[in-house]
Amino acid sequence: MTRSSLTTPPAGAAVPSPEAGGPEPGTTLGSHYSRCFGCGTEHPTGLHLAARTPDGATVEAEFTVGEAHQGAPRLAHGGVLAAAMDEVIGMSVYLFRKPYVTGRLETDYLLPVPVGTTLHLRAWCNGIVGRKAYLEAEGRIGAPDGPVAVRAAALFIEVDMAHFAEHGDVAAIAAEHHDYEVNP
Ligand SMILES: CCCCC/C=C\C/C=C\C/C=C\C/C=C\CCCC(=O)SCCNC(=O)CCNC(=O)[C@H](O)C(C)(C)COP(=O)(O)OP(=O)(O)OC[C@H]1O[C@@H](n2cnc3c(N)ncnc32)[C@H](O)[C@@H]1OP(=O)(O)O
Repeated sequence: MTRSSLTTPPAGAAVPSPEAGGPEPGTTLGSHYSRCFGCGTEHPTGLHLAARTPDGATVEAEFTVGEAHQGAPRLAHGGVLAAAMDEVIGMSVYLFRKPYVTGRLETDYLLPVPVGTTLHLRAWCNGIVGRKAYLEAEGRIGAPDGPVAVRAAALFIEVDMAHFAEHGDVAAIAAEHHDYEVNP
């Protein structure tokens, strides 16, 4: 992965172990918002990622490139592939049970990805320092051990729920996140 210093964990950054009380290995991770472009089941042309954690620390998901995801004819749009990376990375940091947002996302495109391809996505954390989480993901063509088409490195920043309430739609959050107190 070609990456900048901004997405490289500083020396000594701790790689967190799976949270006590976090998802058990093998757990399917639900969508965080039904209309999310990445994981929302009600989004008509979204990526519809349905992720799981095989070990409580990393996340896996599949994304089948559709008609709605083209850039060049019959090839996936690079921004859509970046969105898939963003989503699976976001799910992997959510294993730590705190809200995070993308601060920076760096992407390497190694192979073209034709419409109809299933990309096998995997994301993991390389370290957390304060509010900063350093994460990585890859997308492989056709199989979990297929050729790598996309790699990404990201810096996610921890926020509080007020971030979403202040800048987004409080009612939509409350409707789908009964476990969060939006205005404590
Ligand atoms: C709809 C319902 C949602 C409910 C969600 C609820 C819970 C979450 C649940 C589930 C989530 C599960 C899955 C999610 C899956 C996918 C999610 C996709 C994620 C996204 O798609 S999310 C959208 C795009 N994302 C944004 O919309 C962010 C816009 N942005 C901001 O909101 C601010 O910008 C913020 C908050 C990032 C920082 O602002 P701030 O004021 O809090 O903090 P500050 O600026 O001090 O930064 C603190 C330290 O981070 C460093 N830092 C910051 N940004 C940096 C950068 N770009 N490069 C390098 N370093 C950076 C600083 O340099 C400083 O470093 P230092 O501490 O060393 O000085």
